[in-house]
Amino acid sequence: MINLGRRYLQFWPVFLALLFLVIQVVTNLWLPTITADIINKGIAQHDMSYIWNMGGIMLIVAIASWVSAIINVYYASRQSQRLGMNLRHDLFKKILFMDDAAFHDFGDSTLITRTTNDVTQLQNVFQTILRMMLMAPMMLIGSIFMAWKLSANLMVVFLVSLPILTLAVVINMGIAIPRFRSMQSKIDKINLVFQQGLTGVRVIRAFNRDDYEVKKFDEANRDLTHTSRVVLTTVAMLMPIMTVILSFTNIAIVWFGADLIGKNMMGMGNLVAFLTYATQILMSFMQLSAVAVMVPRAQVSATRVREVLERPDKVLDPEKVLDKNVSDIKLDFDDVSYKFDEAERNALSHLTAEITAGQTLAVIGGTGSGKSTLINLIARLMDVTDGSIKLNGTDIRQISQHELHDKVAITQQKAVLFSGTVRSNLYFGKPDASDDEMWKALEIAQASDFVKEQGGLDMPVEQNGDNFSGGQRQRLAIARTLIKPADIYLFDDSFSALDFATDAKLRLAISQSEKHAQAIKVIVAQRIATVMNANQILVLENGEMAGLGSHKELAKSCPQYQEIMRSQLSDKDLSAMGIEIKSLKSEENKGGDSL
Ligand SMILES: Nc1ncnc2c1ncn2[C@@H]1O[C@H](COP(=O)(O)OP(=O)(O)OP(=O)(O)O)[C@@H](O)[C@H]1O
Repeated sequence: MINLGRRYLQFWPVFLALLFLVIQVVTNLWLPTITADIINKGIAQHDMSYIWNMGGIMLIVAIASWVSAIINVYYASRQSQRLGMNLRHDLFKKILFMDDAAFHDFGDSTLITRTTNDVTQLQNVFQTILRMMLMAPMMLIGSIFMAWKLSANLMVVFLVSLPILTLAVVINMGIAIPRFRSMQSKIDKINLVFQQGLTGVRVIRAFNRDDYEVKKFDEANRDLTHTSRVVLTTVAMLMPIMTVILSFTNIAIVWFGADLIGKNMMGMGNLVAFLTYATQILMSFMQLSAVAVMVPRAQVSATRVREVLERPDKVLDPEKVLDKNVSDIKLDFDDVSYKFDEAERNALSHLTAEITAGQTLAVIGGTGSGKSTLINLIARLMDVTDGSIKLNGTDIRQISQHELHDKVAITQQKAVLFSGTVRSNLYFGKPDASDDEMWKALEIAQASDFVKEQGGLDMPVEQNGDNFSGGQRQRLAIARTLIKPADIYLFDDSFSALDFATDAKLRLAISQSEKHAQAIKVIVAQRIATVMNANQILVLENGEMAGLGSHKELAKSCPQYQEIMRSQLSDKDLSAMGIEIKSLKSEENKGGDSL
C-alpha cells in the first residue's frame, strides 16, 4: 500500500495536508487549556477583561482550527480522488494491453472488481490516512500530555479504561480482519455469476435454467451478505462499547475530580479541560482502531491491484525497432509452436509456411486444432513459445506492437461491435474514413444493403451490436476490418455466420478489391467452400500441420482434408474432382444413417 502511495500521491499537496493537520491538532489541544484559564481566572475571580481577552484568543484559535481542517480535508480529498482516478486509468490501460494468457488467468469479473471496488477501498483509506490516521496518534499523545499536565492524579482513571478499551478493540479486530479478506473474493464471485448470467441470459432462458442460475446467484449473494453482516456488525459494536467506556471514564473523572477540587488540589476549570482531554484521548484511540481495521482491508485491495499492475507483460516491444522501410509484404512461419502456460501439450506445433503479397492462406481444421491460436500469434495478442513469425523478413517481436497493429487488421471469431453508430464503428478501422470509403467497405462485406435499409451510416449500434442479427454483426465487423489500410487481413472464422451465397460473394468481392489486392489474407474457416480457392490451405489437427498446399494437392494427398471434404461435399462433387473418396464415403454410409 505504501508502494502505491509513493507512486500515486504528490509531494506538495500531501505535505500541505499534513502541515494543516498538525496546525489543527495543536489548536485543538490548546482550546481546552484556554477554557480552563477562563474558568479558573476569569469566572472564578469575576475578571471580565480577562474573559474578553481570552475569549478573543479562543475565537482566533477556533477559527485557525476550523480553517486548517478545511484545508486538510481539501488536500486529503483531492489526493485520494486523484489516486483513485490514476489507479483506474493505469489498470484500464494495463488490462487493454494485457496478453491473452494473462487475461484468461485473471478472468473479467475479478478485473472489474479490482478496477472499481478495490480502488475505492484504497481511495477511502488514503483519504483516512491523510486525515485520521495521522491526527489520531498526534491527538492521543498530545491529549495525554496535556491531561497529565493538568492533573497527574486523575490520570489513574485511564489505567483502568484504556486496557478495557484495548481489549475491546483487539477482540473486535480479531473477528473483523480475516473476514475483510474474504469479502473481496466474495465480491469477485458475485460479479462472476452476475456477468455470466447477463451474457448467457438467452441460453439460460432457453434451457429453463433460470431457477438454477437464480439459486447460484442467491448463494453467492447470501454468502457475501453473511460475511458483510458479521464484519460490519462487529465494527459497529465498537462504537457503543466506546461510548459506555467513555461515559464511565467521565463519571470517574468527575467523581475523583470533585474530591480533588474539595481538597483545593485542582481548579474547576482544570476539571472541565481534563474532561475534554479525556474525550479526545478516547476518541483518538477509537479513530486509531478504526484505521487499524481499515488498513488491513485496504492492504488486501492494494495487493489485488498490484497483482494486475505488476503482472509482467509477455508481449513486449523490442528495445530497438528494426526494418522500417520494407515495401514487400511477406509472412513467414518458421517452426512456430505455442503452448499455453497451464496446458499439457502445444496448442500449435512446428508450423512452417510462407505467404507472399496478395496471397490468401486458408486455415481449416477441427475444433481446438489451433486455428485461433495461429491468428492471435500473427496479431501478437500472444507471442510464440518456439520458432518465429516473420513479417517481411523481420521477426514480429522486433517490430513495435503499435507498428505491427497498424499493419494488421483482424476480425475475431466472435464479432465485437461497440455501442454508437455504424459510422463510429467503422472509424475504429480508419479514423479519417470518408463516407465513400465506408460504403465501399460495407459493399465488399455485403453489409451495404441492410445498412442502407435501416438508416444509413448513422444508424445506431446498441451495446454488443444487439440490434443486429449474428450474420449482420459479423458483416459489420468484417467491413470495419476491410476499411483499415493494412498489409495483413486476418479473419478468424468470421464467415461462419454467413450463408453460403453471401460467403461466396464476400470472398469474391475481397479478391476483386484493388485496395486489398496486395495484402496477405489469412482466413480461418470450417467450410471447404470457403477455403478451396485460397492459394494455400493449411490443415491443422491437434495443433499439428496435417497438410499445406492448394485444394487440388490436398484433395489428392491429405487424408485429413479428404475427411473434411467427405463430410461436406456431395458424391457428385467428389467424383468430379477425380478423387477416390466416393468409395470411402459409400463404405461409411453402409454403416448406418447419415445426416
Ligand atoms: N487460454 C487458454 N488456456 C489454455 N488452453 C487454451 C486456451 N485457449 C485455447 N486453449 C487450447 O488450445 C487449443 C487450440 O485452441 P484454439 O482456440 O486455437 O482452437 P481453434 O482451432 O480455433 O478452435 P475452434 O475452431 O473451436 O475455435 C485447444 O486445445 C484449446 O483447448
